[in-house]
Amino acid sequence: MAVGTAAALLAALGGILWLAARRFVGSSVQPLHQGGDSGLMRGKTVLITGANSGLGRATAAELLRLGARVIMGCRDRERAEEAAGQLRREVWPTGGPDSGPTSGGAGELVVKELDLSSLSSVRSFCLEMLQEEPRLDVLINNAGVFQCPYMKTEDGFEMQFGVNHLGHFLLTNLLLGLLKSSAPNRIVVVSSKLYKYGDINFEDLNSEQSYNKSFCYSRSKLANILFTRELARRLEGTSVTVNVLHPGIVRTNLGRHIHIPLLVRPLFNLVSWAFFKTPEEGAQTAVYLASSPEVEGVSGKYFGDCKEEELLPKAMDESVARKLWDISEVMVGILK
Ligand SMILES: NC(=O)C1=CN([C@@H]2O[C@H](COP(=O)(O)OP(=O)(O)OC[C@H]3O[C@@H](n4cnc5c(N)ncnc54)[C@H](OP(=O)(O)O)[C@@H]3O)[C@@H](O)[C@H]2O)C=CC1
Ligand SMILES: CC1=C(/C=C/C(C)=C/C=C/C(C)=C/C=O)C(C)(C)CCC1
Repeated sequence: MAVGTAAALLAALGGILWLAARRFVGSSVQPLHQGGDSGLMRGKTVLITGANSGLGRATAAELLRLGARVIMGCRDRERAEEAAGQLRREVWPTGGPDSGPTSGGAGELVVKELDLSSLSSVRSFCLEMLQEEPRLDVLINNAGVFQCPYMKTEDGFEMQFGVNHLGHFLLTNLLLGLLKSSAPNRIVVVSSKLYKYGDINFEDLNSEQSYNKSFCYSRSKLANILFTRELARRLEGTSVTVNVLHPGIVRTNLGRHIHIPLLVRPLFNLVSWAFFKTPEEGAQTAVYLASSPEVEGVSGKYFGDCKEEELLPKAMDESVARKLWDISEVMVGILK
């Protein structure tokens, strides 16, 4: 009995050490600013949706360190101001943008309200952008909802499709003029490998006939990829590029709608701490696509860990991409 208990304890200890070792082996993707690139984004304005949390927040931090002026497009001003305060303290520990050793003497952080579940909020946000911002160099469509219970947006769309795809569809279209006027510039779309389990079922885009939260998330992420490819096609011949990425599995607040029993939570936290990427690791591909000279002129591609990856045929289907674009135009009310 005593031998059995000792063996179990040893196994548990071994397991914890192994998990800790995995965590500290480190990411294969190095933060870009560590390579002496601290002014790479100086003079550039970047808009990041959902920048108050997780990947968006980590992307904002890294781009600020590279010298960018970052606009956080967030639905909750209080949460966004709190995150902005933390970011400023993190990136400029000694005070303002011009005094921190990591700042490169540039960078600025601005908060603007943007609720992607409301077309009128997207429209007001874009109007404010057009009135106040003389340029926009990079747009990062990052905000997302994951496997929420069945809910509808203000305009009656299924929430995951509405926020992850349609809200960003309208946002991008309304900002295209500003983007083009300050070209060359880039659009970066955050999708997920889970796109593989989705399909664009045109006959029930609002999931009124049936709702499966996993399928709807995957469908919205497949829509992100089809949108990127169709937009890249439409932008051929301009100096605006658009690429899409999957960040890997990252420890963020995205899983807020997943119910994990209280008793299992500590174990889940340990496993996610050991196996999931940190937001900083997960943000590297977005930062790379937003800033690296290596991807200048590259458009319509899918990336993971800062490398191009192959897509399943369903994510490259041009006729589905065109049909989705046309229907999305009608849904958000921008049909010319
Ligand atoms: N974490 C992961 O493992 C993976 C994440 N992704 C993708 O990464 C992106 C970022 O997610 P992640 O950082 O993980 O998750 P978080 O939940 O930490 O961040 C999501 C952000 O989106 C914002 N958001 C949600 N709904 C809206 C809305 N209606 N209007 C405006 N903003 C909104 C949230 O705002 P608020 O804080 O106010 O709720 C938050 O800022 C998502 O697109 C997600 O699909 C893809 C693959 C894996
Ligand atoms: C880390 C973590 C959680 C889970 C998050 C998960 C499982 C997110 C998965 C997201 C994926 C895989 C998205 C793909 O697009 C919980 C449940 C909030 C509990 C606390 C810690």
